[in-house]
Amino acid sequence: MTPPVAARAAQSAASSLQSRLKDPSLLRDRCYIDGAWVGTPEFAVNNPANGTELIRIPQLGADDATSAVEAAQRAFPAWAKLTAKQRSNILRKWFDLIIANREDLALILTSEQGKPLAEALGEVDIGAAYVEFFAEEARRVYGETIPTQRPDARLLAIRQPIGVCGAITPWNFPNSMITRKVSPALAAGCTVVLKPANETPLSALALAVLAEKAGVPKGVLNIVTGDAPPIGKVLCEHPAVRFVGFTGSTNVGKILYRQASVGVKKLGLELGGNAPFVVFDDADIDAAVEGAIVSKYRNMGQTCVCANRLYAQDKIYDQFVEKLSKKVAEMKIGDGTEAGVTQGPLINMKAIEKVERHIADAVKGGAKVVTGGKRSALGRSFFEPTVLSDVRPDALVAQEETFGPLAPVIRFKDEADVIAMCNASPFGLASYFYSRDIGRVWRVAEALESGMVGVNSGLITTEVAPFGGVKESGLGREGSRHGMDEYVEIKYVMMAGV
Ligand SMILES: NC(=O)C1=CN([C@@H]2O[C@H](COP(=O)(O)OP(=O)(O)OC[C@H]3O[C@@H](n4cnc5c(N)ncnc54)[C@H](OP(=O)(O)O)[C@@H]3O)[C@@H](O)[C@H]2O)C=CC1
Ligand SMILES: O=C(O)CCCC(=O)O
Repeated sequence: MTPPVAARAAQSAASSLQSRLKDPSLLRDRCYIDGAWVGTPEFAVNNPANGTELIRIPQLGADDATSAVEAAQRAFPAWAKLTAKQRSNILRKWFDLIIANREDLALILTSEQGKPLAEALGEVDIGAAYVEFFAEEARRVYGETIPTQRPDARLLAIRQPIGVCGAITPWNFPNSMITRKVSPALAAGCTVVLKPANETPLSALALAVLAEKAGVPKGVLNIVTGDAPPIGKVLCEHPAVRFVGFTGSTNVGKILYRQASVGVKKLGLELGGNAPFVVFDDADIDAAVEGAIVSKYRNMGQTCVCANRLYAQDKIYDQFVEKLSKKVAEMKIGDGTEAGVTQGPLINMKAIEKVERHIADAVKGGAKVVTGGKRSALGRSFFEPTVLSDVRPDALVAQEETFGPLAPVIRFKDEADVIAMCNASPFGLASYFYSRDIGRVWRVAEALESGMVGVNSGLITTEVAPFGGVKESGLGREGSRHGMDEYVEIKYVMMAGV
């Protein structure tokens, strides 16, 4: 039996969240290594909506990360040896348990991250969908036979689990970023050591409770919270780890890339974006406004694929800005657990400062604040959802990922002009555009330098499609059948003497 939440100073806050859960055992204050709940609660996890301490979690370091890797290494042979169907069944049970506990998981998520409860439920659902999808894919890790070039030999290629995998996940999607990495790994027969973001470890630990209940054997999934740089170094440099999957900032991605080069490790990197969102003058403007809202303001703009810079063509520029800002001005800001709230707090004050810096720079260059533009009267890290018009194409906000509820609208003349602006970025994660001209749709979709393109849609994330970027936005793909590729190695076998 795993230990309950320890008695300590933060107990009242912990019990207040616990008392609102149907299954209080989902709230954990220990790490999960080798099938045991370990560590001493130290580091505070706070609710960004009100600053209260939710719980404390262990602050582990390199030694514990090494123990977790060793546990994963020990668990690997038996897990890899299970049949695909056996692994698939366990993943399916994990999926069922996530769905059965979706309301608790969403409440934990909103409490530690801030997003509105409806969005948290949506994230739990897509998080579960990754598990369901890879439970199915587990049974389709097919190899191939290859027409031989020697009469006495037969050639084939098999796909085998790569081994122990490291996973480092961010705070903006504390549930789905975990399942998007862990479920293909487990489906392929790999074992995992996961380091969730320190701001939002509770969703990860709750998922581990359910994985344990689903029958994931000890050592197959390990969760280490604590000091990111030493833990990351172990995951990148320990010889037993063969793949590291990371979602987060480009800066940290580059550190991991360098570290992983020591042992020539395979790396999956899902890094920052700077998504353009283009509205052509033949577009359905109301649909474009809806798309801009969902793309820009979902998770308060803290989504790596969210629209970062909006381009509207001359003829419809004023109409688009007016309709967009009207909707944005109606948004309700508040604690994500309150009914009707669509904008929660940003993750921390550093995030607020970045939004303010981008607004100040744009305004200095001649931009106008159409709506929002300042901290909310609610205080803390609440910020008014903002629309800026007359933004210059070279403003800071068009160059850097804002990661906040700020839509800068830039004017453009024609297709060539806007494609050049969209592609003038070292990033290439997602792009969006609205047009009803079928020729233009093909031309622009093909010309945009990004891993994903949303045409007439501001929401493109789904478990069945490949998610990932080009240029400095990363390496590899997550989700879809391609998401399994990261976790398998192809082994070529020649059978001679036939
Ligand atoms: N692609 C995306 O989805 C995301 C992009 N970002 C971008 O990054 C900006 C900064 O956000 P921030 O939270 O600082 O993102 P980070 O990249 O710092 O954090 C993401 C994850 O990496 C961990 N981490 C941090 N430093 C290291 C390291 N040296 N070695 C290994 N792991 C490490 C963090 O742990 P810990 O929490 O313990 O520090 C967290 O788990 C955002 O404003 C946004 O632009 C951020 C998050 C997600
Ligand atoms: O930021 C991410 O990596 C996940 C995107 C999820 C979404 O599009 O809602």
